[in-house]
Amino acid sequence: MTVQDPIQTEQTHTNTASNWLSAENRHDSGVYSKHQVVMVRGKGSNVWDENGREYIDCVGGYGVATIGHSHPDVVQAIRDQADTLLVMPQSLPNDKRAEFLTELVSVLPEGLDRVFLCNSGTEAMEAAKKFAITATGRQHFVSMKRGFSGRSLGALALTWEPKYREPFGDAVDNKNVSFVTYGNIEELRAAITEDTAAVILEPVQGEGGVRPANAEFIRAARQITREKGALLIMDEIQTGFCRTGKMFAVEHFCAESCQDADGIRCGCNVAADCLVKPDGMTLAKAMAGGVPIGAFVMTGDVADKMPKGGHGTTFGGNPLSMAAGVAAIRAMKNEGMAEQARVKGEYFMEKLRAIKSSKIREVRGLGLMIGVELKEKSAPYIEAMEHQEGVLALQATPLVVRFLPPAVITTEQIDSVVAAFERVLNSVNPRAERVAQLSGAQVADQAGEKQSE
Ligand SMILES: Cc1ncc(COP(=O)(O)O)c(C=O)c1O
Repeated sequence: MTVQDPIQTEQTHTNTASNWLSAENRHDSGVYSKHQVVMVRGKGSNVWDENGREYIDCVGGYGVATIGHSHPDVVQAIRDQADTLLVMPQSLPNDKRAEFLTELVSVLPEGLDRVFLCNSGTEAMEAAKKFAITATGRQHFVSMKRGFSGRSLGALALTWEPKYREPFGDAVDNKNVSFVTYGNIEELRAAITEDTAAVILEPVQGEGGVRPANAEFIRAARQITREKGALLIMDEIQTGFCRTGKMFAVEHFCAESCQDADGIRCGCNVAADCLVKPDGMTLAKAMAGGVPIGAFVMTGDVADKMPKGGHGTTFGGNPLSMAAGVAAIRAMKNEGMAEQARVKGEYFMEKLRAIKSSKIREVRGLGLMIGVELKEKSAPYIEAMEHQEGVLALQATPLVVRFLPPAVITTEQIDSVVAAFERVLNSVNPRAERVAQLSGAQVADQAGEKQSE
């Protein structure tokens, strides 16, 4: 069967829809629960499916599309770079890479001026582990309950959710990992030993249900790691690059005295005095405006202990990602994306809190990283928002609806999203709909299944 390109054909909307979908489903590895749509285009905060239906995108590529889909500067930079040079490994210096590194370091907290470039968040975590081991000569890590660090075997060992680890048995070697309750300073203190290479934590837990840390916990983590000779590594893969209303979320927990006059980033010039400044940060997602990229950024002390050839990657630092990254970071700065995320995030959460529904347990978040915890499973409401309202949102734990819209989302779009969410909360009754779809015998089976849960 020939799969036609719907953009090229006249009869786009009806004839080819199932072709694309069935081709993807037929050949996919099967690890994803696929939505029943085919997305073909994006601009700013909107995406469109092959039938021309418009969606407000609060999935945002799992938090990648912070500066909006197909930002014109990023598109232009990619075009120009594609014409010039696509591939250049890191053993051969490259002008775009140098430009990107300079741009990146200009927005990082002081002292984090050494960068290992790679292609994803998971790779950044793998690099963080290896650099922490060589920097300290230790192999024990402290990670957080409900924390998420990625899915390769090394990163998975730091990821808490058992269902991600269990299918792989002892191949996920986390005998050197202690998980502590996020926010519990005493547990943290007890877990960090003379063998601890690093404490890894997200300033706002994303996959774990959108849970912002409190400043005391982050400051205690900094203080205890310093006392015990361990590193503090912030996982800013989801929170970084303006998502939470600052360039990096860790800056929220910095003392007033450590901030620049504009409050945008940690401007502390005396490394030892900063209350939260980490020894390293893992970065990815939004850093290059939509193309694959990852980085572990660190101090010189950490970088210098890694032997030559101790780590590496073919595509890391490739000129295409570098060009996109330069354009993306400049757009973040020039268009005040952090401030946009802060202001719009507050507006969004205020509107969500005004929804009258007994199904909502809590609205929480930081900037445009927002979670609404329901008293029941969130999936039916997320599905209904997509199908009935043209709004894309994602799950974070079974109970939480997560919104990660681009920072360029408008207040009108936020109003539309909140109104859509309120409508589905009021109209969708997952249990009644499930029961209605079942035959009498199935209902009896389901009732049995329910009781045994
Ligand atoms: C906090 C955090 N760490 C690590 C990862 C893994 O990143 P990637 O999916 O780019 O490999 C993610 C992805 O969602 C994340 O949110």
